[in-house]
Amino acid sequence: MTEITFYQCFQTNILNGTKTITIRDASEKDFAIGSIVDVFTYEQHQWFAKIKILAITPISYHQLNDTHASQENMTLPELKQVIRDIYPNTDQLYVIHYQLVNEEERCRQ
Ligand SMILES: CC(=O)Nc1ccn([C@H]2C[C@H](O)[C@@H](CO)O2)c(=O)n1
Repeated sequence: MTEITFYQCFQTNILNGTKTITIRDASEKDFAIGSIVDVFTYEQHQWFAKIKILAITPISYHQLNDTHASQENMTLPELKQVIRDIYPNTDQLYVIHYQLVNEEERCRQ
């Protein structure tokens, strides 16, 4: 997997570094650790960043906590609502930890 999409409303937080995880279902759990992935908006498929995949850890919906919320730059109730809106029937989820790749780091690849 070499690309990932995010809803446009999260673009600013990804680019300013306040959102450092994303929580996805099994269909998006197979990124290689250490790989650099192109990031597009979900709505327009517009490229806006590269991220490096740092870790992917399984988690159930009920294990989501304040640390995850803070890493998403949300409150826990907001995060749980977002997850339920996107994945209404899924309990098994995956936390994808990533870091934004800057120009310099890209040139070293
Ligand atoms: C297609 C699809 O599912 N796209 C997604 C899924 C999740 N996100 C965001 C929403 C939250 O901030 C976290 C947790 O899932 O990731 C997204 O932007 N796009």
